[in-house]
Amino acid sequence: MSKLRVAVLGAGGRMGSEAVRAVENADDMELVAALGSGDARSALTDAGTQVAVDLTRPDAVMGNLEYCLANGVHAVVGTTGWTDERLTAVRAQLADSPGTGVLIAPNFGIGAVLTMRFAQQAARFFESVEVVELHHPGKADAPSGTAVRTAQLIGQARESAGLPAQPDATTQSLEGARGADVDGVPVHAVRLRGLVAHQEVLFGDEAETLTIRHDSLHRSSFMPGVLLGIRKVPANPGLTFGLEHFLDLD
Ligand SMILES: NC(=O)C1=CN([C@@H]2O[C@H](COP(=O)(O)OP(=O)(O)OC[C@H]3O[C@@H](n4cnc5c(N)ncnc54)[C@H](O)[C@@H]3O)[C@@H](O)[C@H]2O)C=CC1
Ligand SMILES: O=C(O)C1=N[C@H](C(=O)O)C[C@H](O)C1
Repeated sequence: MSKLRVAVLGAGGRMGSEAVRAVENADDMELVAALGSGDARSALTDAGTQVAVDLTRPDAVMGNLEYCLANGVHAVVGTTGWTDERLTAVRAQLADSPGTGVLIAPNFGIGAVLTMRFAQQAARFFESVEVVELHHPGKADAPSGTAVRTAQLIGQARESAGLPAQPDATTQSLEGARGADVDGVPVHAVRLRGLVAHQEVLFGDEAETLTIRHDSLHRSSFMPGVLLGIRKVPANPGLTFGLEHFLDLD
């Protein structure tokens, strides 16, 4: 069987270098290109790339995706910075490139995907909820894409259940003290040397609390998800948002 021809964008970065190693070690894949910030995107097509993995930066990912979709290259995207406007733009580009697949995964960690799912399930049972994400201090964006997605899923579940805004008597505070408001859910971002990627979802109700915590202790934790995405995306044209869609969770 012929091997999947895979390229990594952001290959010199923290995640990209780990992805290069994972693809090189996968029996069913061949690493055909490894691009850094100064490299021409034409290297992707020159190398006959079938699937490009984007692990760059929020300010670079849209241009990379545009190039991939214009050339029928499937994409697996871990880069953060996804707004509704950006997703709409990707869908519009995909409409002109039928047959091409894009997976955007806020988090490739299986435990992180399960954390989001469990939080979504728990949301309707608790009056209060807060999300705390904790990362290494080299991270460019705050809050994390995973925390934003988690809060959105919780917000949707609360709304579907008809829950009111959560109780909070704060009338006076320093700016930022109550975190960022994502769909009614406070999200707090910690940056600490020594950490990789961690998240806690705190739920509270009368006389009980529930904490769901996930820890990525090394970036190798993301690689089974990256490889799964590479294998699945060619057979899934259009936009898939979230690795859970490739995990048969239901
Ligand atoms: N979805 C997931 O599971 C995960 C996602 N991430 C996200 O992945 C992204 C990268 O994270 P890190 O590796 O920690 O960042 P990093 O800063 O270590 O690496 C980014 C790399 O991309 C390169 N780059 C910038 N523009 C480029 C371009 N146009 N073409 C090719 N390369 C380019 C930079 O030179 C750098 O080497 C971030 O958005 C981060 O939040 C990180 C970990 C897990
Ligand atoms: O930058 C990181 O490190 C991570 N970024 C992703 C995010 O913003 O959610 C995924 C994971 O948290 C690691």
